[in-house]
Amino acid sequence: MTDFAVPENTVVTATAELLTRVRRQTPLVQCITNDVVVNFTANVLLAVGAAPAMVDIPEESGGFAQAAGGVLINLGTPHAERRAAMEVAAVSAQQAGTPWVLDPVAIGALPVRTELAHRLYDVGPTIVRGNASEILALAGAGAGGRGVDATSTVGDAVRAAGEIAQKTGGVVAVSGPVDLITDGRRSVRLANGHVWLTRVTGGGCALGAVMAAFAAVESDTFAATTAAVLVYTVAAEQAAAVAGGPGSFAVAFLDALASVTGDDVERRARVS
Ligand SMILES: Nc1ncnc2c1ncn2[C@@H]1O[C@H](COP(=O)(O)OP(=O)(O)O)[C@@H](O)[C@H]1O
Ligand SMILES: Cc1ncsc1CCOP(=O)(O)O
Repeated sequence: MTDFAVPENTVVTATAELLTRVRRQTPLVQCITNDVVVNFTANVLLAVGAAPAMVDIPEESGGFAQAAGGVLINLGTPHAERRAAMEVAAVSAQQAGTPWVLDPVAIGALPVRTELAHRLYDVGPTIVRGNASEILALAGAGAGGRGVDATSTVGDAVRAAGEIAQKTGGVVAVSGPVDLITDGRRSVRLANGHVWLTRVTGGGCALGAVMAAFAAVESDTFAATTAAVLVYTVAAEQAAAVAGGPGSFAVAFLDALASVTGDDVERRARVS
């Protein structure tokens, strides 16, 4: 379980530095993700300053995971070939020391992806990202949500998140109106974001890719994950301020990811 909350100024200062690093280093992020969000995810990575590569066939995914800066494995539409690619990439990333993110989309009620998620969990993801229902299901404490949507709250998943972090030795990020990030020892709650992130498909999935980008440039995974969420959710607020609804929000969000600064994060961060 979590021990102590990290002070706000520590989190915000680290975020500005890591955002600069992502833009300078343009980390290569391998994405094995779902059919629904693949294009949006690539655009989000490009906008924030990273380099996406959707390398998702088993013959290529292992070798690429060794060379990439970070890897995203997202279980949204886990067709057979992609499932094989995920298993190869996870093991290869683990062996090479490449940080990798597991997003166990819609696990719980759906048997194939639930079993796959548990096998990947056993490999030891650097970051697990999901909504509260997915985190509860991965910890064996819940039956999943309503398809890709959560039916539990972030508060319900605090204990499960801590347990997963203890087991993997990595970080768990539970998304919702307030995001919770924990490594089982440190924890932080971030209250930035906008509800339109839930009205554009990929709002959660693309965040997993951004976490992989930040983890590629920072070995303190807790700091990297926190920075990714802050940059993403502050950009969402800036986008919402100029958009008229989910459609124009999606476009404005890409613009905001490209222009958001460390000062913007400092001004707007709501950390507890
Ligand atoms: N009601 C909300 N208000 C503001 N931001 C939200 C809200 N719900 C989710 N978000 C933001 O959207 C991101 C994606 O969350 P969510 O849609 O819950 O993920 P998922 O797609 O995995 O279900 C979160 O990280 C959070 O910052
Ligand atoms: C709709 C849908 N169905 C399977 S994966 C997927 C995308 C979900 O993306 P997000 O939860 O990030 O909006």
